[in-house]
Amino acid sequence: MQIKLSSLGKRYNYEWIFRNLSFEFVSGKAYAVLGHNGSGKSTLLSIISGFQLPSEGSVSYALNGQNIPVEQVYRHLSMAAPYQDLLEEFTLLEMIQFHTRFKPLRGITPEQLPDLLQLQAAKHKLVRDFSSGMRQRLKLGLALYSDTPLLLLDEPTTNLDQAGVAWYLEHLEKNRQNRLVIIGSNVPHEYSFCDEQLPINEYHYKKTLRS
Ligand SMILES: Nc1ncnc2c1ncn2[C@@H]1O[C@H](COP(=O)(O)OP(=O)(O)OP(=O)(O)O)[C@@H](O)[C@H]1O
Repeated sequence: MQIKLSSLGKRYNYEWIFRNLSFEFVSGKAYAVLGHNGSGKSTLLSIISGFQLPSEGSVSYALNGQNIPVEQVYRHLSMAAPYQDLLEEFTLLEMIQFHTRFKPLRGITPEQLPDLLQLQAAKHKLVRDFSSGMRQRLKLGLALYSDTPLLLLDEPTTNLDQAGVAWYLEHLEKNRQNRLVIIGSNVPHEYSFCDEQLPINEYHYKKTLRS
């Protein structure tokens, strides 16, 4: 998967969040989108996922040399983010089975995932009764173990304790080969292994110069 941002800009009402952002992401590498709270990391990830449209500029996608229209990008990505909802009325196993109807897993069966999440004791527990750390492991596990070429992780260690952070780093390492990984973060332990950094703040300055 290759993603090219060309003179990308996003504004909400009259406020430019970032502007004139050109960057290229390539498969096999991990990238950290960095910036303080409210700097636009989630907004950029959301635009890359095709969920939001940019206000100016464009995003183009290619997979194995073929262009992919933005409306089709959701088929090729998995994402974990704090604002993402889970299906509260499902048990863990039901949630995994439902997810895998749309996104198959990478070399494991749905029944094996609870063990990898270290949530084997919660297989039949309703998701609504999960702790915040359990919810985060579930979101991350579904994203990491989905068979997709693009992995988008926004604040991946939110709500995780020290063991959870170690779990995230181990399972990301196991699942990043031949994928494009983009992480929105301002916490070094969740992005320090990344190959490249994209500091979104730099694109605020250009906004100020132009406005
Ligand atoms: N739907 C929206 N309407 C108006 N403004 C928005 C909307 N979504 C985000 N914003 C604004 O865009 C800016 C960037 O928000 P965003 O959530 O992308 O930042 P972030 O870098 O991910 O922050 P954090 O680290 O706190 O998660 C903020 O000023 C926010 O208030």
